[in-house]
Amino acid sequence: MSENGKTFEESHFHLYDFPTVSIPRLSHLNPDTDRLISEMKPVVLTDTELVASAQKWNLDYLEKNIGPGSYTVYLSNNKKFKYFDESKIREHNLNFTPPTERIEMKFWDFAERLRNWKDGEKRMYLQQPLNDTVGKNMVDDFLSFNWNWIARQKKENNWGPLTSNLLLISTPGNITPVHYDEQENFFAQIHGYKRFILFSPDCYDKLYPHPVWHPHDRQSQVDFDVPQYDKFPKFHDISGQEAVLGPGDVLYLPMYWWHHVETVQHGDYAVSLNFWYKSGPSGKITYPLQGFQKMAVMRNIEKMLVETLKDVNEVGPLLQALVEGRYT
Ligand SMILES: CC1(C)c2ccccc2-c2ccc(C[C@@H](CC(=O)O)C(=O)C(=O)O)cc21
Ligand SMILES: [Zn+2]
Repeated sequence: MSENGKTFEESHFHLYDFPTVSIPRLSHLNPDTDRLISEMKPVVLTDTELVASAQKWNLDYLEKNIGPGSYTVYLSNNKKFKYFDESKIREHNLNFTPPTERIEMKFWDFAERLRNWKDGEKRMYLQQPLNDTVGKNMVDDFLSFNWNWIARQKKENNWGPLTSNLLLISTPGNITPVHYDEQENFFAQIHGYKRFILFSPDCYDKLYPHPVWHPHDRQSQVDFDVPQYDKFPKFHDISGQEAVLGPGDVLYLPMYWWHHVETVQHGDYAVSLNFWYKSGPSGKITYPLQGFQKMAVMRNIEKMLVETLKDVNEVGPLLQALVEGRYT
């Protein structure tokens, strides 16, 4: 299978029960592109040249130029890298078993393990904010990013500051299970291929997120490989949008949009760099509220209840008492 002459095998994608449509792939010069971004709708931009200077960021180049520091690497015994917030484990002293292991490694060590990695071995996910410890060549590459274009996007959409550029290096077949983030994201694909499946914030009731106080806050409870329809009946009605990103592609991933990400199996390792922006002031609120705003409202209610009740186990019963027989 090829798209624009690129090589990946659709037959290698994980098959799921729900339907999807394609995310539009547009030139950054197409007026529809800026309209979709202004409407907080996902779009793949094929020619921004946003990180063109990073096209050479393969393992050898990174090993030579990234710097002597330690890098955060997650290890998983299966394909999934479900994010968890370590601070919430302590805060609510939950007996929570982390699904992945986090270790610090030198880059040469990670690169060596990745070169020798074989299917069946522990999968690895290097995830590290780019910082000023990188070598001079990478500083030059970074300065050569298309900052004009992205600065215009930030300005025109009234976003807040760039909070981080996360460098991501994943082994083939890695899955980042469906979750949402509270920041705007331009996701730049540098090496290898990644399949994104996106769901709008309106799918909140179909994806059954963990409670806000849970270490898996912002992640769905639904395992796409074994969806428990008895526990999560509305998941049956879900539909999404998907795209495969290859080198040079940039996905606009709007804040609060759910996303499942897989590094294409049996292919090459993947190198990506995301650009996370805080949202700007909300400006004039119009009604009815949009899906993402209702997600923020629900988050605030859960946080307030934990603050007020102190015991997280009291939040569910109180919400049930509030709703059952009165709003249902
Ligand atoms: C799974 C992993 C390594 C992780 C572990 C522990 C804490 C944080 C994270 C984290 C954060 C972002 C990504 C990149 C991307 C998903 C993808 O590309 O796989 C994504 O979700 C986004 O750009 O918003 C991946 C990860
Ligand atoms: Zn994310």
